[in-house]
Amino acid sequence: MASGFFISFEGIDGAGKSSHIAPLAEALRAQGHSVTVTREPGGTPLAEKLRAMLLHDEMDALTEALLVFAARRDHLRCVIEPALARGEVVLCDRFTDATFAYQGAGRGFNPEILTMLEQWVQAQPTLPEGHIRQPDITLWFDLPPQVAAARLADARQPDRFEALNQDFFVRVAQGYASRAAQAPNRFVRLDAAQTPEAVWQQLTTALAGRGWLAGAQP
Ligand SMILES: Nc1ncnc2c1ncn2[C@@H]1O[C@H](COP(=O)(O)OP(=O)(O)OP(=O)(O)O)[C@@H](O)[C@H]1O
Ligand SMILES: Cc1cn([C@H]2C[C@H](O)[C@@H](COP(=O)(O)O)O2)c(=O)[nH]c1=O
Repeated sequence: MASGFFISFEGIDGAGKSSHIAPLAEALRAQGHSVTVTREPGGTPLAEKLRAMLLHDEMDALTEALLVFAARRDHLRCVIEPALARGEVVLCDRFTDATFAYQGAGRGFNPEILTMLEQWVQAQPTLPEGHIRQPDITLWFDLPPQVAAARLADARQPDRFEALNQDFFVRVAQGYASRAAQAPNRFVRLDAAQTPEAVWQQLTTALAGRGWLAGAQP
């Protein structure tokens, strides 16, 4: 069976993830790859409904965690695993690191329960025993929360998360840092405070260093 490549994009709200996904998809396609671009929570009709609830309806942290993992299960089953089986590159705007950062570090929800849900939801029979589906690379857009807040200030009507205060995003940023420390080979830290061109340069250099995207232009 063909084996594709799974890249996730992570960071606090406003860090610049979405701005780089379409250009990366274009650069990969120009180099002959088939690319699936998707997002979490979301990516399937069911998961998009769960996303709308998560972003707009009041709920506690356990309910948030159950919703994002339910959405993830459907997304993995219907979109991510089939695309990887076809040999495609999957670019996913957020994945499980966001759950550890937002529900775990941000909301203070028990990380052991998140780890248990991660093991259940990301189990995949085609993987070697003891392995679960994880991104091959996680591009972590690391940005101080006050810079992100300034970028988002006039951007749009905030959702439930974007409306939270800076202390919440300080904890979320720390949550990403500790996930990155636990998986240093998977995480690539990008200094997202630089200009968009400089962030793109960091991103393409990191991917080129792993055998992807030789000579991509911004
Ligand atoms: N390097 C950068 N420097 C300055 N502004 C930037 C940079 N990258 C993105 N922006 C701007 O910051 C805002 C947020 O960017 P973007 O939507 O890409 O972030 P995001 O991480 O996807 O946010 P969210 O998770 O909330 O969707 C946009 O207005 C974008 O144009
Ligand atoms: C995957 C995931 C996401 N969230 C939060 C993080 C963001 O505030 C929103 C998603 O919107 P965006 O367009 O990607 O910014 O959902 C979360 O709390 N937990 C998760 O697992």
